[in-house]
Amino acid sequence: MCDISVCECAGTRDAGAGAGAGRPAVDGAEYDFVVVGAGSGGATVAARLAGRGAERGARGARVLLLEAGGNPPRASVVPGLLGSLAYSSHDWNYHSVRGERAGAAQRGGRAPLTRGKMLGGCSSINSMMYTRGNPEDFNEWARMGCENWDWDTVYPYFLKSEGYEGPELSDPNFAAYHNTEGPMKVTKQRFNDPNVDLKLDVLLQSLQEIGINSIEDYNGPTQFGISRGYFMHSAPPGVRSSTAECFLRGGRGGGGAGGAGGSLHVLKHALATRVLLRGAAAVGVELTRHNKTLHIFATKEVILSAGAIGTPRLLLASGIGRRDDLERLNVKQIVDLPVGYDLQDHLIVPIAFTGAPTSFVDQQNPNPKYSLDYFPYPRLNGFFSVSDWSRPQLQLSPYYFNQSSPLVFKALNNSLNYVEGVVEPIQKANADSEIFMMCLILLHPKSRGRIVYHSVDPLASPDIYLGYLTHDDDLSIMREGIKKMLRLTESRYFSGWGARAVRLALPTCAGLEYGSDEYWECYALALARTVWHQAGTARAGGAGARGACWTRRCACAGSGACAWWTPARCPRCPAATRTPPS
Ligand SMILES: Cc1cc2nc3c(=O)[nH]c(=O)nc-3n(C[C@H](O)[C@H](O)[C@H](O)COP(=O)(O)OP(=O)(O)OC[C@H]3O[C@@H](n4cnc5c(N)ncnc54)[C@H](O)[C@@H]3O)c2cc1C
Repeated sequence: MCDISVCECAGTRDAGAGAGAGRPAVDGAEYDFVVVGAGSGGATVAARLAGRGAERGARGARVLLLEAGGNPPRASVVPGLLGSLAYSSHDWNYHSVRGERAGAAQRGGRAPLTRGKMLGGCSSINSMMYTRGNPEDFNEWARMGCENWDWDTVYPYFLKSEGYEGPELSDPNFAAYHNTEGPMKVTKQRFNDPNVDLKLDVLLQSLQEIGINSIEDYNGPTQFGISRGYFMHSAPPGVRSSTAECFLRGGRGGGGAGGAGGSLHVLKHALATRVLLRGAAAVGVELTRHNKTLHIFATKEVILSAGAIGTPRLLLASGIGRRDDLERLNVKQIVDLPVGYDLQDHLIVPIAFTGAPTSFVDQQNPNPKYSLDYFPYPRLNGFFSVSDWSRPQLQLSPYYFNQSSPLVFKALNNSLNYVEGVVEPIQKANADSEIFMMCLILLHPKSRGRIVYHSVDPLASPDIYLGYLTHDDDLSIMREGIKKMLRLTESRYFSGWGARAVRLALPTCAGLEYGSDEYWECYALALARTVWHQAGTARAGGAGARGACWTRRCACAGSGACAWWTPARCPRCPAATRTPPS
């Protein structure tokens, strides 16, 4: 295995070095496919097209993969260093606009929107949670006109990518839903500390008492229920399974034989500036690299996978968008499509429980031995509904913090960017009591946001309106979810502990009766913030589908530009994290 800081391993060379098919990415170079963005979607599709992991004898294509960033640093691959690259030069450092209806408890009145800028994209910086989503989400996409996106068609691809590691595989019921051979390593979180395991077991039992069942596998026969979380990293020694690691490094790409004749050139520090159109057909990409402008051509397809913020900008810069938006950018309209609209995201609302100073299970107050090999916070993950809908409406991610844990500040201040009125009361409660923090994530938001671009410069920040909880149904689901969590205080362990929700200092809710429905709605509005799953801004749908940007196969209506499934194309949020479907 080559050194972590070097990505010019066999099969994954920088095109500038003239590797692979011997066609350096000089001005005017031609490939079968040009892929923009080496993130979750782009790195995967580029490696697959080039024939990595293909059946023996399959023919690979000549592929150029363009990436604005460079190699992921070492901190990216160590699971326990999660969060250390946010706000660095490996982050695009976007923010939402100030003063939206939701998010008053964000420091500075706006949410930082971290996006990875390196090989692997966000998969090199994300939280590594692995959830596939609900089969009905994908069947709904197919009904919306996205041909071949029904569950029966996509499920084999989830398996193809997965390389599960863990003792659960000895259970044939578990093994039936997992693959061990794929390049993306997935494992369940484990701690060597029996006290932490005990706390998580106690929590599972308490949730069972309020109707959320313990299940073995939420990526298995049912999503409803809760278990220990799955993460996209290998078993110890833990290495993050970013798409850079899985699909690019060392030419892995699925462990298959590799298609004959294929080549993958990876051009780092290459900033795509627009799609080259002939008429309305996409024929290539303009990019800048080391202050030089290059034009690279694709004989088959141009694939845009520059993320939910980067992809719409490239389309707009190329004349694909609404007239008003293009006029603002001084770009001539070529194709009229709703680009940058329909922004959807998963938002999170945490509610922390504290209790009597002496822990209800263990009075020794152990300091868990957090390992760099795993996702660093002890946590569970699961799904439930507050109505009789057949799909889960909320994801529940409970975190356990032992007494006086330094991770409370790290999570609430550094990672979630909350104001003092949120961080301080929870820290204070944690000074002499452990904390269970129940994080609720809205899975199928009806609220929509929008991105407004003021410049075609890929490095300029657009105005990002998240639009969280602007639809009343979203707010009701959150309120009912919080109320369900409050019922934990009636469960055997929590009541014995004298548990209560930590009361926060929320100026926007000051006049409301604490504990009323209005209060919890206000609470949800104040605390709502992103879990970084922006999607839908260049979304797919059948030809003519309302608001759809892409036609059913993948061609951008009338333009011939093509997008792999990336969250930008997602027609409706699935109950999934984002990297596995990408
Ligand atoms: C902090 C964080 C935590 C998350 N947690 C999870 C999680 O636990 N599990 C999960 O599954 N998902 C998680 N996600 C979401 C998931 O990682 C992203 O939704 C997914 O990676 C998006 O895939 P993508 O291919 O569309 O875009 P990205 O992965 O963002 O890739 C886009 C790539 O395009 C490049 N690019 C952009 N513009 C240009 C340009 N003009 N020229 C050249 N290159 C360009 C970018 O640098 C980037 O490398 C998280 C995301 C973040 C940020």
